[in-house]
Amino acid sequence: MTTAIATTHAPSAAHLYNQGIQVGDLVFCSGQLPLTAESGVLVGKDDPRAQTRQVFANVAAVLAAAGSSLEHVVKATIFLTSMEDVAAVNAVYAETFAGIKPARSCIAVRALPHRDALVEIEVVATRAPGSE
Ligand SMILES: C=C(N)C(=O)O
Repeated sequence: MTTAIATTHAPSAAHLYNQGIQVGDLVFCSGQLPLTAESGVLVGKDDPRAQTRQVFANVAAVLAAAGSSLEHVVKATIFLTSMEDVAAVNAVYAETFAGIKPARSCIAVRALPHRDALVEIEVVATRAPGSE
């Protein structure tokens, strides 16, 4: 069964897509930008570390709404507008995934769907054991 995941603790998907999709014990989290959940305002202009922290807060909120968490991420895809930011993003990434590191891809793109966003991250996770 496919279930749409929706939470007010992550930025709105603007009716274009779902914040996440759950299929069985897998959760597919849409790419998250460094925007606040409440007002969709960008956090950390020109600061890739601050942006990455906000992105992971949003990813964590979507996963939580699906009965999962960052500990259950099995694949992450990182989109950067500049590979010059990769070290800063990696620093936050390494703090976030302190245990077994998920499989990962990291890609430089020309632009992201917010003018000042430097990073977007999407993940696939398993659901926490015992989640309903
Ligand atoms: C931010 C997105 N995930 C999008 O525009 O698809």
